[in-house]
Amino acid sequence: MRQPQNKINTKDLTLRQRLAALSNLPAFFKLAWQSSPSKTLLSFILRLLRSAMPVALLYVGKLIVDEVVLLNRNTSFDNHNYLWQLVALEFILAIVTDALNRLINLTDSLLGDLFSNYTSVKIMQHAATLDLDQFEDSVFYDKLERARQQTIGRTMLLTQVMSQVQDMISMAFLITGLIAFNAWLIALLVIAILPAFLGESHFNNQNYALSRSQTPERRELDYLRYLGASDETAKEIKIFNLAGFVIDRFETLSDKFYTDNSKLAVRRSAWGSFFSMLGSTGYYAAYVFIIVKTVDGKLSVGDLTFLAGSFRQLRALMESVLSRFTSVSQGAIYLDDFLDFFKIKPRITIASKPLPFPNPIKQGFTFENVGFQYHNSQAWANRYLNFTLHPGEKLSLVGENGAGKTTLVKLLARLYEPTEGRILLDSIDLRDYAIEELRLNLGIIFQDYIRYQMTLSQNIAVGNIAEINNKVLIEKSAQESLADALAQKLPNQYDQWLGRRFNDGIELSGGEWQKVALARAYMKDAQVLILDEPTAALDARAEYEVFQRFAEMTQGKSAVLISHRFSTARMADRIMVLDKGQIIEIGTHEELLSKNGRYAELFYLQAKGYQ
Ligand SMILES: Nc1ncnc2c1ncn2[C@@H]1O[C@H](COP(=O)(O)OP(=O)(O)OP(=O)(O)O)[C@@H](O)[C@H]1O
Repeated sequence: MRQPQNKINTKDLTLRQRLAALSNLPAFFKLAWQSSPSKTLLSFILRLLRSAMPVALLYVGKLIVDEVVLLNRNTSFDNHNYLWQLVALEFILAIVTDALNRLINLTDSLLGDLFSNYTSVKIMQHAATLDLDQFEDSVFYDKLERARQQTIGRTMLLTQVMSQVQDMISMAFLITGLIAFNAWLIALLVIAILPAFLGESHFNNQNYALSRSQTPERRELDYLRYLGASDETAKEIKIFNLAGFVIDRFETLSDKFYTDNSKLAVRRSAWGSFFSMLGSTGYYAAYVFIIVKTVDGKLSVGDLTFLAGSFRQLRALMESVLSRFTSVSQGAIYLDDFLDFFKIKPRITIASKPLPFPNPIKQGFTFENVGFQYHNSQAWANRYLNFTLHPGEKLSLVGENGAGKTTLVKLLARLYEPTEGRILLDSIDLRDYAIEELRLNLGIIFQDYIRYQMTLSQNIAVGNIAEINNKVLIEKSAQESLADALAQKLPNQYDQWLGRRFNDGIELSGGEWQKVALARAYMKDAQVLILDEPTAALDARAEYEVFQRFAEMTQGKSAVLISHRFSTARMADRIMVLDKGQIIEIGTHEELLSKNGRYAELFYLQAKGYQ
């Protein structure tokens, strides 16, 4: 489990930073536009129309009141046409307002869905371009996690920013009306609301900092939730009786979360009530001012309703704009993580003018003094590697756990870049070839291959996804890896869903899964095949057969085999013995036995176990 990172000082976030975060909004709107230009435009137009409605309704209301008062005073004047026209107009405005609200909600929710899908796809697309070691870095991982988690937050932000613009335009209309009567009313309004805004902003800062500092723990909570209740973990949790341990850890963490969050929520609520009281005081002061002017005859009764209504609405709008500002700017700060994620570039060198990949390979892969350190480790996982994998050669890698066998293979596949030294292919630096071509020419099955919760046929086709519809090739690959016999036993054969997660899937045994994974290696005509402990879960007969076939299949091709079974390892042309990341012996089985070194020692040790 990764350790807590990215602690943020709660005082770090100032109003200036919030305002600065708003500069993320143009990039954000560009994304909204890309996800649906027509709906973004429609939403904007609808909101523009909607923003004029409050002042229009209030003004028509004022005209109605003034007309009623006039008709009341002059009872002789019995033409009520103008009054009914005004009432009809207000009725139409009310209906249009309601229709606009519904249309805005509809557009927002449709646009929100499109936007959320679009950004999720963008995250996946970008993640696919990044290097393996970037995924293994916890700072990066936290960033990815936050970018992914905030999909819903981002969709809400979109609606909030749009509503913000709408409310601000509504306010501009209302303020114009108020200023026409008395500018002081505006000053009173600002004084009443400013403290509430500053208070909101302060507490939102604290909320953001708290939730950001909790990211690693939240990930741990998710992990514990998965450990405690999932089909994949249930077996070990029961056998080791781990439920109590996992639940205790979950409770400790979630209690801490609750305490931290509730302290902040209580303080926020207390201050919020105080600030809201200030707001009400400001509103009533203005109300008294308008009433006095109306009683003095300086304003009409219609003016009174218009001004009081404008003031009330303006106050509500200003409060929501200000409090929304803090959540908009907070959302905009979260956008930093999202936009930063897209700024992360893969570190692995991409050849600008890649050379054509040799086919056939003539001289092979040469490691020249290659060394590699994992970025989070001082130790060398591989060092001073000097050897050539010749074309058509079968090379076995043996060595104790952690000797650096898998790392060597990952370097060959350019999942990592050597920390020192270089790898050549046909005397040219491997970095000068296109990475996709290299991977196309390598067929690799790792020991921790994925058990895809998909159909058998899809599970095999992942070895060469371009051939997903090539049933003949899929079945041929299955025959090579002995997975065909398994397919015949399954109710739906190649269309059988594997794993228990979906659609009446069937779970396979470890060895059966391994046969399925091995079939992936045969899906393409790769020049080099790499099998990292491919037979560990196979029974003795299956292992023998798999290797018979492997030898036939790989005739003329290079192959690298990683195995702890010496009966497998000795089938190779040469054997490389690794220890603490370095090559300590390399040669044929006979050469190494006669050398009487580490290989001979380990070989006889294992042979003795079988006697
Ligand atoms: N992602 C990683 N981050 C940091 N260190 C790693 C990582 N993967 C492996 N290592 C370290 O690198 C060293 C070599 O590991 P590697 O997986 O290459 O060994 P191996 O010979 O394949 O072992 P095994 O036989 O157990 O599969 C080990 O000390 C291991 O702890």
